[in-house]
Amino acid sequence: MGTVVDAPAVVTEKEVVAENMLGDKKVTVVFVLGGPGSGKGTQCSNIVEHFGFTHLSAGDLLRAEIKSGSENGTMIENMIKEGKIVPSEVTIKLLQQAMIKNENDKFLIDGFPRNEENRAAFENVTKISPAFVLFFNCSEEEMERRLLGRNEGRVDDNIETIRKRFKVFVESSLPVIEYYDAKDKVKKIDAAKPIPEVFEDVKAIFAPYAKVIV
Ligand SMILES: Nc1ncnc2c1ncn2[C@@H]1O[C@H](COP(=O)(O)OP(=O)(O)OP(=O)(O)O)[C@@H](O)[C@H]1O
Ligand SMILES: Nc1ccn([C@@H]2O[C@H](COP(=O)(O)O)[C@@H](O)[C@H]2O)c(=O)n1
Repeated sequence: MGTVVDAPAVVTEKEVVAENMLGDKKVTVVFVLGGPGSGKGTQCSNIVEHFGFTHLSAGDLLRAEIKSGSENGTMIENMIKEGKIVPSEVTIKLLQQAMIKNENDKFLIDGFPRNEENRAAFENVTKISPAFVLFFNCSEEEMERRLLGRNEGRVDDNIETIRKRFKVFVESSLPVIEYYDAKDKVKKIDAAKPIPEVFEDVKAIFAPYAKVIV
């Protein structure tokens, strides 16, 4: 891939200004991307605690949809077991509903957009573009080790599905990161380091948001 800027690449004051509308609310959206097991969810929890964002994980929303007994549940479950990307209309509807329901105006959207279809459809439907994209970079070897040790009972944390998820990440998700990189919107983090060290780099990027929390 191209020349993604390494952390700590701080967010400028201009980037902090929310320019997207969601109904009558101005919102700031940060996409959080990275391979499966790169530590997106772990660091999103830290960002929520320190910088007042709301964390919306596309994967969690899809898993909740399965549990709710929705008509799409079986289709979503089969896609997740195969490591495939669920059609954008389903995921975008869940993300939109979650953002509208929430009073916050700052959202971390974790694990989305996962492919070009996700990206283009989200932009077309919501007219929202991200302030920036936080990209957790980690080797497959390390991500595999983490996923096999996660122990949360996920149907996709088995070696067969993990390998499929890695393939989808390289073939479909990395091009999305390259798309935003070409727009200078990617903040790349070395996610192979221990959790507290990764968060030090994340903090440097989010520092300007500390000033705008009221
Ligand atoms: N920097 C780190 N070093 C070691 N282990 C980590 C690190 N970050 C996260 N982990 C652990 O790795 C596992 C995967 O982390 P996490 O769920 O945050 O990844 P993710 O990118 O959100 O994964 P997925 O895309 O599959 O949901 C968890 O068990 C977590 O505790
Ligand atoms: N935009 C997305 C995000 C996720 N999925 C499906 O969910 C699985 C798990 O996602 P995590 O982010 O929790 O790892 C993923 O492998 C996909 O099957 C999706 O379809 N679209």
